[in-house]
Amino acid sequence: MLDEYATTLTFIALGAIFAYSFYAVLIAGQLSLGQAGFAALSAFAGAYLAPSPTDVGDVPALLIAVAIGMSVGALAAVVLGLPTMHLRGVFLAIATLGFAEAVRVVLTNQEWTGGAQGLGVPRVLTVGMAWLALGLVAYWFWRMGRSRYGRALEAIREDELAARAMGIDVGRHRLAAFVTAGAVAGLYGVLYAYYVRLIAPDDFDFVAAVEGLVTAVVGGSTMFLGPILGSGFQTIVPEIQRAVGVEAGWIRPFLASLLLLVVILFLPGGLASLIRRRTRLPAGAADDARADAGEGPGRGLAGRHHPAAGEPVVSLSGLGKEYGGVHAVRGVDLEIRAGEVVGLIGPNGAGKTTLVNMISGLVPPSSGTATVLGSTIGRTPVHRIAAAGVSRTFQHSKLFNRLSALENVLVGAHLVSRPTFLRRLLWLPSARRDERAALRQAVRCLDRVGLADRAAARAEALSYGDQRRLEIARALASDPSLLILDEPAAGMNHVEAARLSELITSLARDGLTILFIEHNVGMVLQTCTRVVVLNFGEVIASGAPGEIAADPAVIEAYLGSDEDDAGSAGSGATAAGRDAAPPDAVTNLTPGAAGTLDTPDTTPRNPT
Ligand SMILES: Nc1ncnc2c1ncn2[C@@H]1O[C@H](COP(=O)(O)OP(=O)(O)OP(=O)(O)O)[C@@H](O)[C@H]1O
Repeated sequence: MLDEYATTLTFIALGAIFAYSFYAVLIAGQLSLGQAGFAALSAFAGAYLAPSPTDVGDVPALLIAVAIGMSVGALAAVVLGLPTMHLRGVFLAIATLGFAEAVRVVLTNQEWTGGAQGLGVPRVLTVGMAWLALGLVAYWFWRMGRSRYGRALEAIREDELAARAMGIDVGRHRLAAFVTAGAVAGLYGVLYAYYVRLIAPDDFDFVAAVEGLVTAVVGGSTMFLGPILGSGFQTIVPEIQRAVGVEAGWIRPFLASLLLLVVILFLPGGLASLIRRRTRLPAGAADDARADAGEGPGRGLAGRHHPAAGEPVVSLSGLGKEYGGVHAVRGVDLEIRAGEVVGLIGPNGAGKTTLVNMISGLVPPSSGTATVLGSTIGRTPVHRIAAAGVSRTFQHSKLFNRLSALENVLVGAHLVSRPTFLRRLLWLPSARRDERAALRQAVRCLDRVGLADRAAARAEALSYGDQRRLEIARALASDPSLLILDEPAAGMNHVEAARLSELITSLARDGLTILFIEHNVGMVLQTCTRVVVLNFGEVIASGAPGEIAADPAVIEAYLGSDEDDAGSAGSGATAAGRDAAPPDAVTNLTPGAAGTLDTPDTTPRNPT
């Protein structure tokens, strides 16, 4: 009886360790089935290469096999990961499954593996050892969860593009997650081999891979306890059925599968979603942040170099972007200097978003040259441009929806906070200090946009206006030199838009250079030091707000001319954009006409 429990418990631990190898990549939004291949390679390599327990003793033999197996698993993940990490979703799953199947076929046809008959391995693993190994793996993922690295992986899962724009090197992070998966799958392979006595390549086939994945999904991939819950569920349900006498043929697998379906349907976040994530703000964090407000870039944060007022931040020369036959942007020459607040306006489809996407590195230009904070656009990856000091919000909110507002802003602070994961594993006080610094920075940014009291709320639960403000807080957290806002006031009422205008003005007073697209022209004219008007992808006017409001070309772009009404379609970008010019954009051409703007904020200088 005790033996039976020990077997069940050992299989729960082994199943959970295997599920952790799937969890390792699911937290970064990757779907891989290659773990079965990593486990197979590691199990056979470990069992074949490690010395016999009769020569060196049980534990040393197992430890040596584990070291070999984890190294083999990690190495195989590097070899497979390098060419496949650019694949997404089901394509990655198929490629990695192909690898696992290839490994199985090769191992089946080798003499040293015993072929289909399998390889005999002495049983060394005990239930205690299995749970100790599981404890260590769970500890790794627990400590990773709230580290800078763990948050970056979650951000990649939630929105890869936004994560890049926050300065996260997505390729490197995804590969690191994949290598972790390889090492953990390797650990599983070796422990399994030293428990079941006889391993065959078929133990690591497609079914095994799918079972591992299902266990991880059932457990949930948003909380580190997920794989343990998943494995417990998967192992115990059949045991309970057996105990209550549900044994007959198809009934047992049918009921087990039904239960699985119920969990997946009603708990899409897995069993772990039943456990509430702690998202409260640590006591005193808000006060700490306010107390720190005037202290420069913040203790424990990487200092940033900002260009001096008047230095060039953005230099565009003949910049153009063509989509098929559509000239979204053409021949734009523009220079933005440090300290300026530049408003980019123009009718729908004028090319504003395309232009700022090029400036922030998301879209490569088709022609012309551009330098932003010393980086050459088109040749520099998005995360490097972010690292140079460019931060942005998006036209359509790109928040990390399942993370709290605070966690969103902590991801925003990725570039200025220090890596903490390895130090967290060792509980070093310096990791705690750096975490507190990042936390203070995040709280300060939330406070700046008036969201400090919503820190614990999930991003997706916030109102539309709050989501837009949260995006600004997230963008501010990296202490940028250039802040790009794409229609930040969209969906805001006049009072909210007025507050936003105050915020932008106060950020500019702190020395931040701001480029923002906005359809509320009244707000733009009130807030900006310079306004640039785009129409059909070209700059038709650039100057002080007063000049722009009176510029006949600008008025015509918004109102259209008589000839246009007669049917001239224009050239370049869509002519429909002209028709779609929002009526309020026209009426707002006089500053202040839309939404009375309150007196600008006069709060003291704040580094965020
Ligand atoms: N990925 C794309 N593929 C094809 N055409 C595109 C793409 N992105 C933009 N365009 C086209 O380029 C033109 C400029 O679009 P863009 O979104 O930059 O304009 P916009 O001024 O930001 O408009 P809005 O104010 O409506 O956001 C439009 O004609 C648009 O249809």
